[in-house]
Amino acid sequence: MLRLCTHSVLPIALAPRSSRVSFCYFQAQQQQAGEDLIAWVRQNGGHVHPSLRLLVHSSSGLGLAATRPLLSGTPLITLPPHLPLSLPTFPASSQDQTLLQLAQLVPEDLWALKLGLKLLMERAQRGSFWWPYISNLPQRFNIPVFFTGSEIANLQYAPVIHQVKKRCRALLDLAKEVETVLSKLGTDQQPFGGQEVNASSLGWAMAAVSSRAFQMHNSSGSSRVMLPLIDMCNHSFTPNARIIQQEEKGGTSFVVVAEGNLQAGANILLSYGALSNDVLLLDYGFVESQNVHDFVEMRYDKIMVDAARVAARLDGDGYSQLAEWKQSILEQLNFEGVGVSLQVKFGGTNLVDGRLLAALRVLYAQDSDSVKRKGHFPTPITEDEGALKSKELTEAGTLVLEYRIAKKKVLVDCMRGLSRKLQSLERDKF
Ligand SMILES: C[S@@+](CC[C@H](N)C(=O)[O-])C[C@H]1O[C@@H](n2cnc3c(N)ncnc32)[C@H](O)[C@@H]1O
Repeated sequence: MLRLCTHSVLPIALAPRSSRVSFCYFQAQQQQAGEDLIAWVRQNGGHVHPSLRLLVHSSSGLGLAATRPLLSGTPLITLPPHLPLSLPTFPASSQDQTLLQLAQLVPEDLWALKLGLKLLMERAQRGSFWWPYISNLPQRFNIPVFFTGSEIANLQYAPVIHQVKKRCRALLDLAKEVETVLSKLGTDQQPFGGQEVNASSLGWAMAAVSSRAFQMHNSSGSSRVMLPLIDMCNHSFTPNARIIQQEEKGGTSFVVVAEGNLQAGANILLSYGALSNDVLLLDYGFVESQNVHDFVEMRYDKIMVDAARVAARLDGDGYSQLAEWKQSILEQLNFEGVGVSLQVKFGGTNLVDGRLLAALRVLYAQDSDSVKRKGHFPTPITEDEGALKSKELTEAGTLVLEYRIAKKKVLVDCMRGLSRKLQSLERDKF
């Protein structure tokens, strides 16, 4: 698989935040850079509560924390309308014009790159107003487009592997198109100061935006903006703060407000949304081990049916010797015959696809233990959990294992739920 080497991004920047290799050095360096960012927000008319500090966490990078107890409703950060970074609506210069022309080339799969191009443009400008913000962004992102071919294959989940490969291809294609456009422009029209923009720098910009941008809705529609400092808040499905948008004369301002009383030392956590682990992995580069919004999509087939039957501990007359009435019901459910639709979903709020549940009630059959061992995934959870303890793992390798363990846990939980449902339906028959 193609590898988008992040190091070639460097020439486009002055001194972006270091990678997280040497944690202590990084911590000290970041403390200072974080203070500079807070000072920049205050100098430019924003508010940062005096009890907020930027801290470095080993697992989630930089984050904001309260140094003293804070009451619910306390405004923690306020950004006036000129601090957020967004794509210009109207071109103010010939560089802006090129930027908007390039943004039109960005395909849907790479949505984050529209704003990413603006970020790259500011990153290439030495005197950029946003430099204190941009210099605090990570130099590299642990998202799958930067994984090696084997790391991508090790995700073991076909829909996400497909999406990663699609994004990689789209990035490479876009890089060529951008290069062609830039090669035809005069110096005064160059948005990136004449620097080379390749798949790697585009990948960096895409990751920076997909993992940090906020979706803003106002009277002129919806668009994405980058919110300096606010985007240092990490994610939780049980957040203790939220972002409020306020419309004012000069545009939209953003306020982060404490939701509930905060204790001293509390991390300030926002919810990034009800996101599956696929989105968290692809756009943010992390996964939640207990994610109620996660699901697994599978192709309905004999292995899967066996899996569900084993989980439900049901006996029956076997998939291979299907009675005529069963065949007919499976056709009505579109699992057999003309117009089949074989995709079924496990997880999410319904836990088990209703169509599948109906099919299994009809089918419950023969002996096999294939699911517990493997199902659609080539390795069992226990093996993945063992591999996760290895000291040799890279950052990407760790994320790959966390991802597939979480996916398999969704399946196990669903199989248990399915078992309970099927058994209670069987009991209700009598
Ligand atoms: C909006 S930024 C938050 C600030 C970020 N931690 C930093 O160092 O700049 C989002 C990124 O933070 C990290 N992150 C946020 N919440 C996390 C969580 N609950 N677990 C692990 N990583 C998390 C991920 O790398 C994600 O892409």
